[in-house]
Amino acid sequence: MERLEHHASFGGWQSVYRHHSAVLNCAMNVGIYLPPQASNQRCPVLYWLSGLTCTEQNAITKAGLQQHAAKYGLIVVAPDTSPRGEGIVDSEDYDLGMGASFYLNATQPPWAAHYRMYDYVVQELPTWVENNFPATNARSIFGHSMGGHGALVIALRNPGRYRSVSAFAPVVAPSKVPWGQKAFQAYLGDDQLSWQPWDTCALIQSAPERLPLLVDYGDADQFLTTQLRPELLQAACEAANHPLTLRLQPGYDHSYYFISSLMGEHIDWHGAALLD
Ligand SMILES: N[C@@H](CCC(=O)N[C@@H](CS)C(=O)NCC(=O)O)C(=O)O
Repeated sequence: MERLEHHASFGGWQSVYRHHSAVLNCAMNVGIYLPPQASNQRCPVLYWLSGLTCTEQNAITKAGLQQHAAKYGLIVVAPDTSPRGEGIVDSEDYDLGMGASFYLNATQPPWAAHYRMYDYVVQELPTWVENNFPATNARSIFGHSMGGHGALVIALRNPGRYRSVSAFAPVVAPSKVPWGQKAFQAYLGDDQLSWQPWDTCALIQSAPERLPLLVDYGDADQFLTTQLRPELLQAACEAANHPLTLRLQPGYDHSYYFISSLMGEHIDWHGAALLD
C-alpha cells in the first residue's frame, strides 16, 4: 500500500492510501481519518460511503467529519465509490459505471469482472483496515444518497456486523426509481427478483435484526420526490415495525452543505453505539 496524502486534522491525521483490491481487481484509494486517540490505543471504525460522481475526496474535504470523529475517538474510513482506472469498464453517464457502483456485486457482463463493491466494503476493506491501522473490530456505517443506500443495504444484510447505521438523503427504493432501475438493469439484469436483496425497502420486510435507522433528508433536496422517496422508507418501516428516526430538515438541499451541517448529530449517533 502507498500513502498519497497525510494532513494533521483536529489533533489526528487525515490520510489517503492506495491499496490493491483483489475483490475489485484494481487499485483503490481510501481516505483514513485517525483520531488523536489512535496514537496510543485501538479505536472503533466508522465507514462512510459517498454518492454518485464522488471519490474518497468528497467526504474528507467537505463533510466536516474530522472534528466530530476526534471528539469520540473514531477512525473514519471513506473509500472511493467504485473500481476505477485503466481497464475498468465505464459509461458516459454520471449514474452508471465509475463513481456509480451502487455498492452491489454485479452479475452481468461487462460489469461483473470489477464491480463488486459490496464484497469490498463488507469484507476486504475492513480486513485491510483492521490489519493495517490501530482499529478494533467495532464497526458502524453511514453514507450519502447512493452511499446511503449502500450503508443501509450493507447493515441490513449483515446482522451483528455493524453497531449502528445512518444515512443522509439515501436512495431507499432503488427498484422503483430511475437511478436504481438503470443501474440494477445494467449490473444485475432484467429479472427484478434479483434486485430485491439490494433494495432497502424490500430488505426491511424480513430483516433478521431490527437495527435502528437514523435518516435525514433536506426538504429542498432536488432529488427528493424523484429518486429518494423517503415516504417509501417510512411505509416499509411502519409495516415491519422497524425502528426509524426519519427527519426532514428545512431548507437543506442534496449537497455537502447539508451533510456537514448534520454530521455532528450523525457522529453522536455512531459514537454512542461504538463506545457503548
Ligand atoms: N451530477 C448529477 C448529480 C450528482 C450528485 O448530486 N452527486 C451527489 C451524490 S448523489 C454528490 O455528492 N456530488 C458530489 C458533491 O456534491 O461533492 C446531476 O447534476 O444531476
